[in-house]
Amino acid sequence: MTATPTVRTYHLTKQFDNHVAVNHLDLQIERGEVYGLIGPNGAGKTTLIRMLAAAEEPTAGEIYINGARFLRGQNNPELKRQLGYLPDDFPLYDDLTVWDYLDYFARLYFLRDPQRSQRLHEVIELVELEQKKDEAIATLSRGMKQRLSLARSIIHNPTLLLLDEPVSGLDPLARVQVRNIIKSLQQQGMTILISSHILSDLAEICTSIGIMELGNLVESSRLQELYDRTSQDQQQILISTLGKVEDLQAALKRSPQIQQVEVLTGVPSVRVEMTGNLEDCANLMKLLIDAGIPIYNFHRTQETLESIFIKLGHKQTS
Ligand SMILES: Nc1ncnc2c1ncn2[C@@H]1O[C@H](COP(=O)(O)OP(=O)(O)OP(=O)(O)O)[C@@H](O)[C@H]1O
Repeated sequence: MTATPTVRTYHLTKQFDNHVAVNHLDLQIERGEVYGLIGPNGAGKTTLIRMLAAAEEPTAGEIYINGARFLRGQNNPELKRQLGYLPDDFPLYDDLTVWDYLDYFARLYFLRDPQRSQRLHEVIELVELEQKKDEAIATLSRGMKQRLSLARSIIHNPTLLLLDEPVSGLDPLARVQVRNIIKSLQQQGMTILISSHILSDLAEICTSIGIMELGNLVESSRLQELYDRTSQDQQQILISTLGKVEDLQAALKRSPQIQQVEVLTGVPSVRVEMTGNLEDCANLMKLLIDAGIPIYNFHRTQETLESIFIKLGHKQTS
């Protein structure tokens, strides 16, 4: 028996006046996944996330969270209890301390002491704000504020966490911190949907990727499957030699599958683009060794998520 997906939507649709923002969307997110949602501005990502978070009423279609259906026009308190939602513009109350802010939200979820204090300590530790817990929110950096917002959205230990552009506007170090928190939450068993325009971040943390265009979900795959699909007949290899790079280049010319050779500066290395599968990679390595090239590095590199999307014919996302 297969496990019930954490998220399942059928023909989910949102229309604003004459504009269809989300169009008959069938989405499935399995338990424990980190699902990255990407797409150009206006593709409908925020509208989709808001519907999943019960912040926006669908025009048509159905949403199931852990197998239970969202009932239209009703409060759905049990379902909402399972959701954590971080919108891209949630207000923080500058005068409150970190602790009081989180305590306020924990009370809204009816958490009682001693569990409430214990949970506050847990999330404050997770988002690395122990040193700031008695400081006013106004004194926090942007990255700290975002970590605090993240803590607020998981205070009730939801099974599904919805993150709308959680790293936008953060510097690289702050983004790493948010990524690490997301990884920890996944390890704890949380299912996470995250929208972002920063594909390199998504490539680091996501297990699956969905692409939206004009309200439609045009792609929804496991990340590894995307990598495999796009690299089936196209390989990129980094090769370094102890000898002369010219000899390496000459040997590479003997393979008709080589499409492009880029000589890298510094150490004698080249980046090779070739057609073929993994067997062809192995054959190329043999060809070079038989030609007497002293290779000390032969590394097949993974494509970036960005280049995969371009290959798949989707528009650049930012
Ligand atoms: N409340 C609203 N009223 C009318 N139109 C809306 C409303 N909310 C969103 N839209 C429209 O729906 C479409 C989808 O918007 P949405 O914010 O969901 O896209 P997005 O993919 O999240 O974009 P971005 O990457 O810029 O955040 C857009 O054309 C937008 O103008």
